[in-house]
This record gives sequence, structure tokens and C-alpha cells, in this order.
Amino acid sequence: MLEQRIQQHFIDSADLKYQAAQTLSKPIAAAVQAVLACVTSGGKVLACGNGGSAADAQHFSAEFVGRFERERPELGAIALTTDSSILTAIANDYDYQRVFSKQVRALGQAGDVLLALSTSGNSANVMAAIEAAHEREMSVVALTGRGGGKIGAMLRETDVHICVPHERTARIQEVHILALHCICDGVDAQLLGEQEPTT
Ligand SMILES: O=C(CO)[C@@H](O)[C@H](O)[C@H](O)[C@H](O)COP(=O)(O)O
Ligand SMILES: [Zn+2]
Repeated sequence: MLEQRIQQHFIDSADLKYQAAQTLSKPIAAAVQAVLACVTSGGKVLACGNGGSAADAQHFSAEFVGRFERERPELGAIALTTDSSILTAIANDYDYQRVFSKQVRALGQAGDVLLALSTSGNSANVMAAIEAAHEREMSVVALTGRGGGKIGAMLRETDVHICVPHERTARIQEVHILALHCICDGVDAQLLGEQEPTT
């Protein structure tokens, strides 16, 4: 019974990935170009999200600053989810909605990219971060699900929307992390050539 349940998770996740490969390859390629243009002109990526998406923001930033699969020059990325003093001060003195937007206003510069993750597309603090990024003339790469929610409606033509066609948070997150790895791989391929990684 339990094993069957587990197998169903694998099957559902694999099915969604097969299905999403078609629809998401275009926006993911656009995200690679947006991020590449940003880092090759001295910009950086600011990444944010809640819960599992906070972990994804950190995971992506680690691979950008450290490395993905191949050696390459360090690329600028900061997860806005990690400094507990900043997060608690803003949440305590203002409200939780502003924990990312105030950091975007503090750190964001024109040409930087905001990587905004929300499976529902409706997290208020991620929406506020997008608003702040637009104010700073940054572009936005948004990873969402469930039709994109309110975030889908607030994106600009020049932003990139990777919207996973599913309703369930866990499934959407599983495709988000795949998309983030595709972005890391795509940036490396553009910078270093198409050769296959050895690790
Ligand atoms: O990882 C999970 C569920 O799989 C949770 O921690 C989940 O990320 C949290 O409930 C988030 O607060 C959901 O926010 P969002 O994806 O709707 O923006
Ligand atoms: Zn999760």
C-alpha cells in the first residue's frame, strides 16, 4: 500500500516532467538568456520564495556563486531568504510581506534579475518583491504554478514566466528545481560551450 503510494508519486512527477518539457523549454530558454545578459554585464540575481521555494532560491544561488557541474568564473546571486536578522527585523518592525521587497530595494540595481518563486503565484511577499524589482528596473524571472496566480498578472512583457501546468505544490516544486538546474546548465553551456559535464 505504502509502496504503491510512493510509486504513484514517482509516476505523477515523471508524467508532469514529460508534459512540461514541451511547454516550459521556451520560457526556460528565455530565462537563460535573461540571466546570462544580466551576469555578463556585471549584474546579479536576487532570489526569493517561501518554504520549499526559499530552499530552491538558496540552492540556485549556491550553484551560481559556487558552481553547477563545470568550473567557470563565479556568477553573482544572492538568496534573500538567509539573513535571519534582516528577515526578523523587517517582519517584526513592518510586516512579513516586506521581507523581500526591502532587500530588493536595498540591493537591486537596474539590469539585475529577480528570481521569484511561488507555487501558488499568490505569496504577498514575493509579489511585493516583484513590484520593488520593477521599480529598480530589474527584470523578473518568475517560477509559478496553478495558472500563475496574481504574479502571472503582474509580470511585464520583458519578464519571463515559467508556469508549471499543475495544481499540487509538491509536483510544482519538483519541476521548479528541474527548471533551475536547466537555467544553470544553459548559462554554463552559453559561457563554456556545449560539451557534456563530467561530474
Ligand atoms: O515545501 C512546501 C510544500 O511542499 C512548503 O514549505 C511550501 O513551500 C510553503 O507552504 C510555502 O509557503 C508555499 O508558498 P507558495 O509556493 O504558494 O508561494
Ligand atoms: Zn516541499
